[in-house]
Amino acid sequence: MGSHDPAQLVGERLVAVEPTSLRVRYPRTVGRNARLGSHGSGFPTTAVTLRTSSGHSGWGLVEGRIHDLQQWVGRSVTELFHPDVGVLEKTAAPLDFALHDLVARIFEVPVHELLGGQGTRSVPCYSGAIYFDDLDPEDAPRGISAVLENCASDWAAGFRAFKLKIGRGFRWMDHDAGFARDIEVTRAVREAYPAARILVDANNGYTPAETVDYLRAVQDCALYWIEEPFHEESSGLGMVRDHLRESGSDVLIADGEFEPDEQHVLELARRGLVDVLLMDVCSFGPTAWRRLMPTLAEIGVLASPHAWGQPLKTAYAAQLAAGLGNIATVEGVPGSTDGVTGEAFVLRDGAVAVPDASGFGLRLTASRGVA
Ligand SMILES: O=C([O-])C(=O)C[C@H](O)[C@@H](O)C(=O)[O-]
Repeated sequence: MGSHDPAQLVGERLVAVEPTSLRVRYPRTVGRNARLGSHGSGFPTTAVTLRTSSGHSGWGLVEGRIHDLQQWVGRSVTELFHPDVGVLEKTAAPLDFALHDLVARIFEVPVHELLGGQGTRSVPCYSGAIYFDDLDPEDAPRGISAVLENCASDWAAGFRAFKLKIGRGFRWMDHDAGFARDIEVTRAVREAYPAARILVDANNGYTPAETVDYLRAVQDCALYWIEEPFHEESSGLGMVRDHLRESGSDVLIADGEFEPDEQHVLELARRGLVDVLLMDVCSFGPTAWRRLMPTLAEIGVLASPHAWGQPLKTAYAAQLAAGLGNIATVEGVPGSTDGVTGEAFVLRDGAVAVPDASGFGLRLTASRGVA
């Protein structure tokens, strides 16, 4: 038995499962990446609140379509959740965050404590919002100064690390001009922010050979990691690894975000071809991260649950970092969520402080109902 006795949950039965519409807002319009067009300035999202027979409640984000929430009404919490494991039934995965929040609140502990408290409560956090804004607006592109303005705004918000999107030549620019711009942007940000941690993400828009050429061209920029250079496959990653080794570089290879095949990326990690695994904090989920993290720690591979899209996902990733440990840094999504008070997660000097409040430490203030 773990330190949180499941017997304390006996008798807790779900009496209500309520969806709530929320809205994510970014502080600016977020542009294109290698594969996708503008990411806009916000979008609607959904949370679900669970209420139990003894008057406890917990809530969490649900991504994607939610089906038949009422099927959970009447189920006992112990059938669906174990404090040492997480969600017990695959079909209850959409309730993963809400159940973790609920159970942590019943135990009156923060989620990071429920998860084992193996990390620190001050979690390095990078801005994941530096897209191809140099290319917009299409009729009068703002150029590299737009990227530098975004870095300035995120630096002012407390970030000390930036993830730059690269891969402009995959879809949006002439191949060579796009590749040259990727290098120019990387250099410009490094020059303007000598103390910043810089990560880059090609969203699978490079080939293995281009990846090596890019890394060679920015060798003096001290990158922290290169993410998703191309869809993960062993021969290409082997080529990148050989280059890094031969050049004495300590740039990390981060992968496993896009449609991950867990066994495949784990095998690549075991073979030393991936240093940081990125499965999404929501679609992979806290229960899966709890299951996988001890293996990663054992084989010496780091994690950084992908959080792009929603500021709440950054908060969730930071809770996992504080709870499970072995998380190198978390992806920061600048902005806010209407209907949620999340300011307990203060970002200062490049690190997000994980609160000690019960559950995830987030308060849902929106009235229930789906628009
Ligand atoms: O690492 C990241 O944040 C991403 O790759 C996010 C992507 O840029 C974005 O298109 C997405 O996930 O919708």
